[in-house]
Amino acid sequence: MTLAPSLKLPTITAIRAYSMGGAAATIHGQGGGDYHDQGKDHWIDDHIATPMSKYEEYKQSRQSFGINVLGTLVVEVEASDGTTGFAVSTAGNPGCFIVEHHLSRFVEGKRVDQIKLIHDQMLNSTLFYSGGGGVVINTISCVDLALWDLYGKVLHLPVYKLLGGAVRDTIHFYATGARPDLAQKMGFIGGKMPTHWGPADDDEGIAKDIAMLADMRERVGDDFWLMFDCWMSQTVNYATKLAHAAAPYKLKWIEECFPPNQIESYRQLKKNMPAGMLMTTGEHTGTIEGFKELSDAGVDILQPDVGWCGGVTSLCEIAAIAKSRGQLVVPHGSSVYSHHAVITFTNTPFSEFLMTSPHADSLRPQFDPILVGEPVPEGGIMTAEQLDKPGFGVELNRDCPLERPFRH
Ligand SMILES: C[C@H](O)[C@H](O)[C@@H](O)[C@@H](O)C(=O)O
Ligand SMILES: [Mg+2]
Repeated sequence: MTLAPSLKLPTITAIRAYSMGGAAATIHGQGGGDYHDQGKDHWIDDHIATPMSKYEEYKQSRQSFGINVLGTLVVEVEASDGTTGFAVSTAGNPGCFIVEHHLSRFVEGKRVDQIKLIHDQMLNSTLFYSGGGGVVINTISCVDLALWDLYGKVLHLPVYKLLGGAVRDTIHFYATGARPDLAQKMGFIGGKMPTHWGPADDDEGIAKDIAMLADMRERVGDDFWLMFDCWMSQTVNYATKLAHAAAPYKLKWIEECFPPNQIESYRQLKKNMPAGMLMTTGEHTGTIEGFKELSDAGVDILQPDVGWCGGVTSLCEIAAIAKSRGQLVVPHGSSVYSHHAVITFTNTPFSEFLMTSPHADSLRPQFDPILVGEPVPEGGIMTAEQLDKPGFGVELNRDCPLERPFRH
């Protein structure tokens, strides 16, 4: 049976890569796809514990050691019928180079529906230098997201309908930020706080983060979820002690205690930690093989970032790994790019909203200002209806200081 003429799909005629912020830019602190690239006096850069915290000079600010060095990558793809799609992620100028001088050959000339073929060619052709994660996978993810956006805009359908449709009418959110008490008032189901101390501070550090947890528990009462985000900063011994000290304050989960490849540390912490407390991680893991290893280690909630794990195409595969073991997949905050996926997953009962307002006291869209029409949860909830626009339902803010450093 041949396709009806109306279903003769266009081909991709061009792919372009832009950057904003990052070390190579003249304008910084704009936010955008690299949401750590914020201005001064922002909770997201205030003495948060990291693997660099053992160095006094890098303890106060993550920007001081370069968390925002890459900047935003914007990938734009254009079809032969004139439709364009785009997406953003964290990869900046390095990502622009990879798109323009390497990945473009797998994209231009293909039909807009050949997303999985392009995805496989991008993953396999970069294996010799990707190391299975980091800026290369972030870049591949951004191309994959742009392709799904284009496909939806060509068919005039939201991405979640291309993925098989919603399994629930709403998405409930927890909030990540310095003020879970304010998040509670905004209607969120929980608040995830960054830890501020680590192994270099030993028991004194544990006492300080537990004091923060105890104060917040006092403010929010017993039923509101409270979680720690440890951003790869700990050792098994420190994480074990912190988890047990946090149990009396009903810490719901302890997140990303170790670097992504320390699978054995996650396996050991799972054995050591208090029964009932959840162990979560995944935002810095870039391959489905890596997520299978974390799943094997007993991680309760896998937390891929759809802009850093291979895009929607990989996120769906990761969700299946978790589902096969009765585990949850709750993507790291990535705005519309994860909303459209999670509303189609039966093992994603809630999702993350990352507060990018400087004092975590107002609802600023996560990738502000680069996405026009980026929705935020209302009362801690987002409806499928809010997603009912073609593609991911957002447009590129061309007033942002975008640069195109390379051309193929
Ligand atoms: C708040 C955390 O330190 C990170 O900045 C955040 O991006 C990530 O870990 C998260 O889970 O939201
Ligand atoms: Mg995290």
